[in-house]
Amino acid sequence: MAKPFVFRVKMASQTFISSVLSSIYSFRIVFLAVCGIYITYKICQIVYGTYHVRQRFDDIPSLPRHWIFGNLKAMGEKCNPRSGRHADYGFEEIWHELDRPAAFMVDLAPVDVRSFLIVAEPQIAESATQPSNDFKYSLPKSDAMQPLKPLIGKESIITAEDEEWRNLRKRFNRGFAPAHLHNLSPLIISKTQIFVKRIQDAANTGVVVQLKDYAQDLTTDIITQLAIEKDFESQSIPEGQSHKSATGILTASRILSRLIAVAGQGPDPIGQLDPVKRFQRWYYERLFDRELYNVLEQKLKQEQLQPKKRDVATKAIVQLAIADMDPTPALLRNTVAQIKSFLFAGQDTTATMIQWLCYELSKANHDPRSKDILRKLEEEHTAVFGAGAFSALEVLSQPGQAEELLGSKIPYTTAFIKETLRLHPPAGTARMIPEASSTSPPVYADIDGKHARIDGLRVYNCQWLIHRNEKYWGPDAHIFNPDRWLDEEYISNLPPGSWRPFERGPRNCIGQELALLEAKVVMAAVTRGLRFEKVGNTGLNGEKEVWGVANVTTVPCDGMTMRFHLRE
Ligand code: HEM
Repeated sequence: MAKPFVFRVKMASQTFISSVLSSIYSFRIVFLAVCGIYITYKICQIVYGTYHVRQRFDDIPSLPRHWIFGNLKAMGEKCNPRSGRHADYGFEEIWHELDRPAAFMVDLAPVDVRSFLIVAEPQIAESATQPSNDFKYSLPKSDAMQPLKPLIGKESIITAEDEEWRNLRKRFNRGFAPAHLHNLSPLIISKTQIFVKRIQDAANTGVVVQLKDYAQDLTTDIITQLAIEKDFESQSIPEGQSHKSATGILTASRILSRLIAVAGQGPDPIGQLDPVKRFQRWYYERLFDRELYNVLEQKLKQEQLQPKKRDVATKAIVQLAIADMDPTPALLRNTVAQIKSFLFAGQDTTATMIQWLCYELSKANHDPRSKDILRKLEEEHTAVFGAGAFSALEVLSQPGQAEELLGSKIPYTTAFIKETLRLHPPAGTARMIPEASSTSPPVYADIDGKHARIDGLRVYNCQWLIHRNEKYWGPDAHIFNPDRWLDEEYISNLPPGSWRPFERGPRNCIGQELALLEAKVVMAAVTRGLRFEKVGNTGLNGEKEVWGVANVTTVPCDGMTMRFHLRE
């Protein structure tokens, strides 16, 4: 009896195994077929897209395009992210080779069938960023911003479109208005005092530092205090401790920015697939979000317990934006995305500006023209803030003084800041022109006398080229000259949008008043008491001058290595 039973079991298991194997086999066939269809579809899409790009855009200047590889070779040579310089330098070379057109195209097909229009003239840049009949709030942002999402949140004001963006902007505008920022200026001044103290200490020891570290700590402290009234003490906490420990929020923010594929550096498919990097991105994004969520929740609870404690004038930006709203989890999540966006958009950019301000001051050590500029700054500061080399912050701390003195009493300093942002713009914008369809008409631009069709392209307003375009700024466009800003006739002859470090139109920088306020306070604090000495990449004795590299925004290549000196 036992034998036939064993035999039956054997037969049954053999039948079972063979049916499993045959299902796996048929699944494999189906899977391979689906993959084959998908790959064929993708190849057809790329071939069609490449053909389409090659047929179109003939009216737009570009380097000679290879029939298969378009401008990929030239881009690889001039704008390779691994070349250690920002793509803007490559665009400048191409622009000169093409005899400085108003705009030119870089054809990246077949790697990317959406090619770029690189804009060198303000008129075309304006048409991308000002509202029009077809685009109520200007052209949509480019898809090149997508990799930034873990850093800025999925619902960020930076990437939101249409009414969703409009509502966010309306809610946050109030907190960034100049009058509100001036009420919060004591915070900026007290944080700048710490920044100056750190530089003084470094001057006393003679140590060489990366100014980037000090500037980033300062801007982090300012933006977190102003946005959520939370002091992360970035300038005081030593590396490796508290918020700067391995699991600290400041570390999470720094690591996340490093991990994010850089919009301006092109696609990084290997990095995208790397499981370790993916896990790190996931981990630090959670950590960052959770910390900010907790802080926000705490702040709202305090507010509910003591609603009348402070008047609106001194409220943090975020508290002002969600006052009178029901603090639902969805609102909190959305608000965390905006805080992340302010940290991302306001920290590196402003820190980079501070580094270039100090760099331009440092040139007074060897360049007679810069020495003269420094003398004018000193005279202005002595007239406005009194005689002491470090008197400015004390004067600005007096009630009402910051608004009055920084508003209109330091025109030369304001010109110095504007000139710094003209020659060293830290950030820009890339937009996308939808392909013409039944709902979206074709878009044209006037490029050097030709009415060229440009829909389907990404548009990059290249501030580097627009700000140095001799056609508008004159033959000395490459020279640092703050005096140009005080020449009213010269300025009134510039076409609208010639200076656009904060971009323009409805989607311009919400934090520009804050950035300019920070710049003025820093200039007032450091100009007379400190001397900056560039170490390495000085541009002297055959050395290359410090240049910009892409690191989400454009940052100085060496973190602005400097030594500081106390001035007599
Ligand atoms: C020197 C400093 C700064 C520069 C050069 C700068 C530059 C820019 C530029 C060029 C844009 C347009 C980006 C685009 O269209 O994709 C922008 C947008 C933005 N910036 Fe700034 N920024 C600076 C400081 C700040 C600060 C301090 C904050 C706030 C804390 C901030 C917050 C934002 C936000 C939220 C947007 C998106 C605005 C919107 O789409 O409505 N920025 N910034």
